[in-house]
Amino acid sequence: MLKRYNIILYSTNKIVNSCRYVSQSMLKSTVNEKTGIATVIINKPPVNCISLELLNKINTEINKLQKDNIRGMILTSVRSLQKVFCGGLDIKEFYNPNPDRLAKYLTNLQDTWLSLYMTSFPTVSVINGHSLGGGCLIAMCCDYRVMVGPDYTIGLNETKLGVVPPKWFQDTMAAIIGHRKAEVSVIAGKTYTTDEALQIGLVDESSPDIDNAYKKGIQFLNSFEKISPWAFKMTKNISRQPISQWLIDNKQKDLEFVFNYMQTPSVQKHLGLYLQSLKK
Ligand SMILES: CCCCCC/C=C\CC(=O)SCCNC(=O)CCNC(=O)[C@H](O)C(C)(C)COP(=O)(O)OP(=O)(O)OC[C@H]1O[C@@H](n2cnc3c(N)ncnc32)[C@H](O)[C@@H]1OP(=O)(O)O
Repeated sequence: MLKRYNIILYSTNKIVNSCRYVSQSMLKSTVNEKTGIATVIINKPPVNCISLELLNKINTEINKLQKDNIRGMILTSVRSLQKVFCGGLDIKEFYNPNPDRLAKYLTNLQDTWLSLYMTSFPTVSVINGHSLGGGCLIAMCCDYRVMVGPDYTIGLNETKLGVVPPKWFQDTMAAIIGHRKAEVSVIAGKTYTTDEALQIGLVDESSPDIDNAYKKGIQFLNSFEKISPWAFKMTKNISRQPISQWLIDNKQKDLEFVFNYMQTPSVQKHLGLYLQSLKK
């Protein structure tokens, strides 16, 4: 019988005393051989925003862990960033884009979402800082979220940039907090503090510090010790398949919609102003 492991997507640098260690720039991945738990740490200063290169690394690593039959995964962000889990998709990928690179970026984003959303092993995001736009999306892909607080924010804020969160972004949130709350949230580009996110169920637990948040993540993964990996995988698949199948069936249409609107003058103007406001 295959050994099964879990993943926590987490950002830190002193977590595991372990076995396999993959350190690529931008992404560190460690698998604790004793427990079979992987810790994946995003490490792209200053704010872990997701460029095409980082996107590729995340997708490659998840697919590798999938083949390794890990027991679970924690996804997090490097501690030295201190207050950011993930600043979202790299807006520079969308502003005055090279069309070939933009198409590649959008395709890779679809593929990475599918990989992370549909892992056959349990996943936890330890959200140790702000988590906005695409940062919120990757946290929401995990099976469980522990957010450090109280001063961080999380949410799908795309409309504030003048862009549209695709159906699968919105569906991912609706599956967690319900359709009505998700609709209100994405239309307004709303962001939530840790306490607010806990209250609406966008995160499952909060923690005043990272170590404690990580422990909670491990506890969640350990709760699957007596669950058959096959039963876990099949049940999760049934639960998430309707949302993922929509993207599989509509990949090209979804890509063309974003690819076209992203390059219109009015959207470009909005993005330019937003980037400018960040610099101030
Ligand atoms: C099929 C695909 C469909 C795509 C449709 C969806 C499109 C987009 C989804 C998104 O994810 S859009 C991005 C959403 N994220 C944000 O709005 C976060 C913006 N950033 C912040 O609010 C803050 O930076 C922060 C994360 C709270 C951190 O604040 P801090 O004070 O620590 O850092 P700053 O000084 O603000 O930033 C440092 C440096 O980083 C640049 N930067 C920040 N975020 C981004 C980003 N998302 N993309 C690119 N660059 C970013 C910021 O401009 C600063 O740059 P410099 O001034 O140092 O050059």
